[in-house]
Amino acid sequence: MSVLLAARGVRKAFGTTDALRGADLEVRDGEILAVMGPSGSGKSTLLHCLAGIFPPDEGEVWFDGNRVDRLSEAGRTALRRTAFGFVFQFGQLVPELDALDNVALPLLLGGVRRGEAYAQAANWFPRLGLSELEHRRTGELSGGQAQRVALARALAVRPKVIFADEPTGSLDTLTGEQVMDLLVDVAREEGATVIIVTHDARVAAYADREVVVRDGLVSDFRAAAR
Ligand SMILES: Nc1ncnc2c1ncn2[C@@H]1O[C@H](COP(=O)(O)OP(=O)(O)OP(=O)(O)O)[C@@H](O)[C@H]1O
Repeated sequence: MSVLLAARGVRKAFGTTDALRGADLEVRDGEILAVMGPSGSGKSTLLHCLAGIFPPDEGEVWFDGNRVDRLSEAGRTALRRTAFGFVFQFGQLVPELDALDNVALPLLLGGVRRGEAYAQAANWFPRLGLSELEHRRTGELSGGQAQRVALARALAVRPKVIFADEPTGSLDTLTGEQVMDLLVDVAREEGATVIIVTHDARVAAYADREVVVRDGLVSDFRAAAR
């Protein structure tokens, strides 16, 4: 498998805090990768640099043969809208909108026509076990349902990479497993690459490979148990 995404010597400081101190990472196309490590070690910062949410202070970020760190802010935004999907711990759905609106939103932002965006968004509902919930306000969904809507929203643009930061962190064990099963199954069907930041070894066990971030460095590579 070819390398799809890479960080090379990435440094990032917030004030006097060195969050990343020369992090190196390669992620292969289609791989499901877990990023583990202690609290404050730089996992989320690494994810944000890889996803072009902010540029590193130093070092290179590569996606699909191109330098992400050299893109303008507008270029990074366009990349995130077209090639990347995001799932966060608390779903971060728009509460004023219903579930279907939330899933259609990234498509609309990407310039897909309204009718087409809603048709594509609706296709995800049965696939993620969300039939009948299209018009539910997101505040009226259970935690697991909301996280599956967040997953549908991340998948809607058919991203090359899904970035998931503690995707089960707000869920109980069983619900978390259901969300992880869906995330991994659909990502494999879609051929998407997945990067999951997690503290939870049970979540990391879904990945093909684990890396550990310590003190701002990707310090340990281990093959996952399965
Ligand atoms: N926006 C920010 N402003 C200031 N400091 C920050 C910011 N983001 C991260 N940091 C600091 O950078 C370091 C790395 O943070 P980061 O969130 O990447 O760690 P993490 O490994 O994801 O932690 P956790 O597991 O607790 O979420 C920490 O010391 C953190 O306090």
